[in-house]
Amino acid sequence: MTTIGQSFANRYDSALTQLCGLDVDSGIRPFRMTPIICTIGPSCENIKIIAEMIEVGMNICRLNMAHGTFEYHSQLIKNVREAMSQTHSPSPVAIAVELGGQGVRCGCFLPELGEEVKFKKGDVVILTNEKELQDKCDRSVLYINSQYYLNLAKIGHKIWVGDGLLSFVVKEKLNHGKLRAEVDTEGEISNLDHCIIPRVPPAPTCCLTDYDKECIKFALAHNVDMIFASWVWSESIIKEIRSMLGDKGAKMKIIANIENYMGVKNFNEIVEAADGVMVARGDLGMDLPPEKVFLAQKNMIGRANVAGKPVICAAQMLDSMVKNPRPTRAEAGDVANAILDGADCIMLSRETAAGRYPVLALKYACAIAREAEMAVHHDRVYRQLRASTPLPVDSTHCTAISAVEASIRCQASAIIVVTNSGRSAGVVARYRPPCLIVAVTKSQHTVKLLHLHRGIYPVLHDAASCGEWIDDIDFRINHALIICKRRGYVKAGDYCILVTGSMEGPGWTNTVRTISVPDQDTLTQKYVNLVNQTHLNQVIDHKES
Ligand SMILES: Nc1ncnc2c1ncn2[C@@H]1O[C@H](COP(=O)(O)OP(=O)(O)OP(=O)(O)O)[C@@H](O)[C@H]1O
Ligand SMILES: CC(=O)C(=O)O
Repeated sequence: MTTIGQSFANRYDSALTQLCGLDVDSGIRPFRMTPIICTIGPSCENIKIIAEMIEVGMNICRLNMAHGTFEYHSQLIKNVREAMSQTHSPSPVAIAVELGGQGVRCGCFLPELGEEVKFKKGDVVILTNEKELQDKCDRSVLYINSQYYLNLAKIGHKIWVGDGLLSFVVKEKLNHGKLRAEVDTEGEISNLDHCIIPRVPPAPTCCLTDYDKECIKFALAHNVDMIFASWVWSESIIKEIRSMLGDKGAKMKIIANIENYMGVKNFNEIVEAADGVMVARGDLGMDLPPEKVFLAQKNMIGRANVAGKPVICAAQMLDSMVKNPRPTRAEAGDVANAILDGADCIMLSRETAAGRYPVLALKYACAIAREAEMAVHHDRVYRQLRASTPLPVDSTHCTAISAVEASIRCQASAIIVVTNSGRSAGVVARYRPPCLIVAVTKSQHTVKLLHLHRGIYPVLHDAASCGEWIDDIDFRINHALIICKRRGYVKAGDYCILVTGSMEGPGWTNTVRTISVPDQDTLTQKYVNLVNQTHLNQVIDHKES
């Protein structure tokens, strides 16, 4: 008989014995715990493809403001919202705006050269900040958008370009701040590729650029859910963003993209200030040598887990799928290992934005995630995370720990959390229970924010309140149970853990109950007149992986 998941291996506490027990014949569960972020760009910009991606399982759409105009991104947001209204997912996808940040980029090539140009070892190129050459780069002249950076470059310095596939060596400092450089590692340069001199931050201080400020205004005007802040190497920029967001954007989450050595070094202060972090391996892999990137990845994921903040692993996850319909074994292993390391979310960049197979890349990311998360030894991870939490914990933590402990003891199929702000569900997720956390909320915004956390299935229940507060809680739990039962996430007779408050209002989450899932009729009967059955059926029928 096929075993679902790696429950056999996960009976063993020793890491080695667990590994020896992993089973390639294991079956998969009907749900996925790892949210997937997809960058939206030319390859997936139309409503039909976005809707397909929502059906397949995209949780967060990322708009990278370093590429495309405000008009283009405005249209993308419209398309995402239209696609969302065409699907009937109980978990509407979130939209994240990524600020361009202070990263140094090259210009664009003359149209006749195409968007990617090959350079050979020994090719000589003049690096310049002359604005008029911004869109007129060629094989001999490359525009670099920062004179500060060109001034800092010393003879003999290496400058890495793109994701670090090509490097120049600086040979001579010329008049007017230009550099004569020679290609050292041959490869391709694409329009707007990043340029990095290892260990040299792109600016004297880590702060918002004028363009970033315009992007924040854009994010506010379009009421998006989160900001991904590029090139964060100090907490000060997070504070700057928060102050710009003000009251209007107080609920927007700010994710700090760690893309350089200084960001890794200042990680503790950054993770404290931000709502989450991104291990942005693309640029990080130029500031650090490639053989050090896995150390930074594991270190930052571990520290984010201890801090209880969501962490995204990004860049080159399924890179070969930009051109091919199947990932390499190494890439599939890389996605799985990021999940085993403890990443909350996996992000696809070029694969979905500019690749040939955006939907297929997403399907592979979902499939790999589902296998990998079953191989996580949740019990051990939970014990380690619990031990790392300083005592005494507050009431929400105490309740979350009790719920996770209970879910492990009774092998529950789900922990159902009734939440308004999402905080209590986020705290349960930080202790990594082995089962799904079903977060039921009235707030569409909360649903979207909860997509940042591993293990949470956020369910929107925006039906009118039903009488007394306590009945209303029961109504919402029932709604979540109906959806989970119909989707096969729980079945009659399974244990579920319920996490609620004893009073209405934030900060009151303090109650853990264990229930055995009743059969469907007793569930629906009481509230049958309160829900729009057509809508409920559409929601239930919505399939996602
Ligand atoms: N809105 C867009 N319009 C055009 N191309 C895009 C867009 N978004 C992404 N791309 C393409 O997809 C590639 C990968 O996207 P990604 O978001 O990783 O950007 P990047 O510039 O490579 O790096 P970073 O993630 O550090 O900003 C980009 O280099 C670009 O070619
Ligand atoms: C995602 C990103 O910005 C990077 O990997 O560099």
